[in-house]
Amino acid sequence: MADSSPASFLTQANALLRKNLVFQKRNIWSNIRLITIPFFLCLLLLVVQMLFNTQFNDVHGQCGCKEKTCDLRYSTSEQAAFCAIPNPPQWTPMLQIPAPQYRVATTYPSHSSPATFLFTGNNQSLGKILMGNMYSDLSEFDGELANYVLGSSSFPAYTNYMDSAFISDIPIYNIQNECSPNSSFSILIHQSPIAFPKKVNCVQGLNLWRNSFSNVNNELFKGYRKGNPDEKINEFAAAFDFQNTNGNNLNVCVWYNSTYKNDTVVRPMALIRVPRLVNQASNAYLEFLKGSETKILFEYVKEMPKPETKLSLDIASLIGPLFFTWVILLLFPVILTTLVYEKQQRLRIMMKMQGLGDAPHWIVSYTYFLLISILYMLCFAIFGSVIGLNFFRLNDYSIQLVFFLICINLQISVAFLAAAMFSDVKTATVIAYIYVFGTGLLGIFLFQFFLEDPLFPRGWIIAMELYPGFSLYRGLYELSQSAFSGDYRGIDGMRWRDFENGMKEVTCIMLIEWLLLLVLAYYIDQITYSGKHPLFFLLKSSSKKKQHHFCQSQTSKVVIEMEKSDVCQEREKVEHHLLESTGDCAVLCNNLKKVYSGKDGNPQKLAVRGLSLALPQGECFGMLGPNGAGKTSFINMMTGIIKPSSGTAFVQGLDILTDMDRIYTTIGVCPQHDLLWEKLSGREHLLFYGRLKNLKGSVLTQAVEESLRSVNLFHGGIGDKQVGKYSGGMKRRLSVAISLIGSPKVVYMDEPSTGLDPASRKSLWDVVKRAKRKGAIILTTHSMEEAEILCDRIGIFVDGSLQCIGNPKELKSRYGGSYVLTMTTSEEHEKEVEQLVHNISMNAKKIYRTAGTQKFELPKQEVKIGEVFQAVEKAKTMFPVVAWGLADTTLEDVFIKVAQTS
Ligand SMILES: Nc1ncnc2c1ncn2[C@@H]1O[C@H](COP(=O)(O)OP(=O)(O)OP(=O)(O)O)[C@@H](O)[C@H]1O
Repeated sequence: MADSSPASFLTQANALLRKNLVFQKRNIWSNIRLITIPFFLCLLLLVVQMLFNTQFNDVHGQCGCKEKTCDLRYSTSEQAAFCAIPNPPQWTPMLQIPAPQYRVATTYPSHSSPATFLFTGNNQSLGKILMGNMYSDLSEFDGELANYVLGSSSFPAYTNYMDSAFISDIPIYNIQNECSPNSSFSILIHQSPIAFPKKVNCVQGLNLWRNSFSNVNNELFKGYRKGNPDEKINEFAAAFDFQNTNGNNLNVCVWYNSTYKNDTVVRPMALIRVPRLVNQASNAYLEFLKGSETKILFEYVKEMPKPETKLSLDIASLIGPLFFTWVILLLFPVILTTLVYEKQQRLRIMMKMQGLGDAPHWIVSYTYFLLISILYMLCFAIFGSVIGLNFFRLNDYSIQLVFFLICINLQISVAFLAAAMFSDVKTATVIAYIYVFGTGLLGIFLFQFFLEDPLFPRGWIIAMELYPGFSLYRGLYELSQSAFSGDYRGIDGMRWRDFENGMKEVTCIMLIEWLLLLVLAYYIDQITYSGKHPLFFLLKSSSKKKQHHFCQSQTSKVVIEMEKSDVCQEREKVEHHLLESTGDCAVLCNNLKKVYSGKDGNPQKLAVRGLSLALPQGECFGMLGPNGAGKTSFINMMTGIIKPSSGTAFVQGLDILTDMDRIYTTIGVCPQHDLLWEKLSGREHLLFYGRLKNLKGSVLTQAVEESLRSVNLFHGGIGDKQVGKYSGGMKRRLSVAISLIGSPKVVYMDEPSTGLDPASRKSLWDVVKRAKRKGAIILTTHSMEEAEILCDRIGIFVDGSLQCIGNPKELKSRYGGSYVLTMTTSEEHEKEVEQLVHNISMNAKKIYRTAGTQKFELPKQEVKIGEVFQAVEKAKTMFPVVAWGLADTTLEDVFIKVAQTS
């Protein structure tokens, strides 16, 4: 026996999940294609990387080096960017002394060559020891000039220069006290000696950016200190920062030393940005150094290949953000189109009509998409790691996990929200792919160019990140940059301690957006799809109270205009039920109206004009009516697809205005158009809807088998074929079976036999007859035969209102007070036939004539059947009669009459 209680949340969730999994299984090839996209893109990245490596990074002259060994020392400035250093040591030496031919001072023979010190800010002890050693043994430097570097948190380096004469005066505390320990590696290059001020200050917060090298040169050589014309620039220096830089750019701090009123001061002059494609010998450096008096620095820089750098460029991390954005966003169209498909095909409403609640639908759909996304991302990350992409290998896996989880959750929320705005799969697909590819490409333009520009307002960047696609891009960009610089410096990529600034900001934005958008999507779904009041969360439902109130306010206002007595009686019956609140009716409609608003200049359409109907349990009510009479509008109101304009109805005592969710657990619906999944079989449909109706185990299996048998879908394994392969009639039969599974209390069938062959129609009728015993049925049909066989009562509906109601016999006797005589002769005898009929009945009426066949209506009170037979026998002796017949009124005659006279 079926459990008559509504299915619990878990049962519904289980049903939906199983249906989704079967659906997914059917889509296995699409899924495999989907999963291959990240594989394909990862492979593409790998190929690009390998091509780059073989074409540019490898040794043996491929980079254009003149010697057999590819090395910076043998390359021209143009080739330098692609030349590798064989076997570079892991760490930069603290002290580098250029070979004599490269020393900066060679152009200034009067000065000895400089030395360069590189200090790490986090551990300065070694630097201090070295400096201490140096100062104590200056002879080692042979009186040469020395440079040293002090770190600062906001500037790459605090650089100064001193003459040997001042060395002993260097205050070590400048390193310790005045500068943040977070300094970076720096290299100092300078041209000429300057006097060293005893105390120098860090210059945090000073905006030193210059956007082009020509600005720097102009300022350097064409008079920088306009405000102080007396100030004379003696020399300048540049410090390169390798650590406190973002992305692909390298900060270069330019310093100058000037004399003003006999005071020599050292000041930072400009902070410029150069692309950091390879290392300190990159073209951009050279550009910076060329074309001016800085030429000498070029020589020096050439001597400064940083041994810590591997020259192999991690191209994959550089173009990764674009590829990875595409890979992740590709799930978006998949989720969106699945949701919109269910909406477009009205499968969602079908599931709802069969009892699937909003909560299980949301939770299961969300979890389902989440699981698919997690699986997809896992494949992506595992494959990326296996083929050795630094993006995955170098960044902390737990950071990736958290970031990707937030990304996919946000993506699912966005898809749910977007699904509320689309009702057509094609449009949704096009827009979704524009979003995917457009976001990736726009991301490059916006972030790659603006993110690194300190002049670009931070607020704009945050505003851009509010767009979910860009926040994803930014996060991937940060991870790629970490992987890139990790690879570049031979260290790890992003670790939790580096999880700050951009990455932290973007993760927080995505997290907050995910939660907000999820709530928003649910809210919009509730008011648009479930038709709830915009303030539904504040309103309490009290259907019982409403019902009572409704009776009092509405029944007294009912105006019955020119209604037929049977229709009036039905209305009174409804009022009686409402006043008594007996609750023994399966369906009770009270003055139900539907007005469609006029569109495109058309007037509004009154589709249902105040229908009152009381349907007892176990009755099959047939609703007949010409096309456009309003039958489907009525069923749609009863099944919650559209809202009534006024009036209401009660199903099993529950109000369709407020309790539709509970009503759904008691009804079955066979809609006018089949709402089925093409990929699922008939059996799978029935299993799904059977579970929603709380059928389980062997009862479910048995019910499904019986259903398939009853609608002739069992034999030949038809029930196990995908619905996409069914004929129109098979689909129709399946829709009927779905509406009846689980023995619902009230079943709506909108033209169930449309498109069925006679045999199928007969077996369908048997099914409906059996179902009648278990609950009430409302059926619309254009087949009078069907109505007569199945329906206990019939209502003829014309232009939105009920014209008559009663059982078929009553209607026929009420509206069919005549016999129909049909006679076929040759055309020349038509007049004689007419005369014959007039002799039988003076008031006979010709209702039809064609090619010798004529039909007459004979009033029953004027005609005796025996007389008709005698008259025909007599006529046969006078002229040939091909065929003749006398029939009582059919329901069809009644229908035509009612429809014509209304
Ligand atoms: N969404 C709508 N907007 C405007 N008018 C509509 C809408 N739906 C139906 N109508 C109009 O309302 C009237 C009733 O339509 P309905 O589909 O309910 O009739 P029906 O009796 O079911 O017809 P059929 O037997 O052809 O299915 C028709 O004139 C139809 O054009």
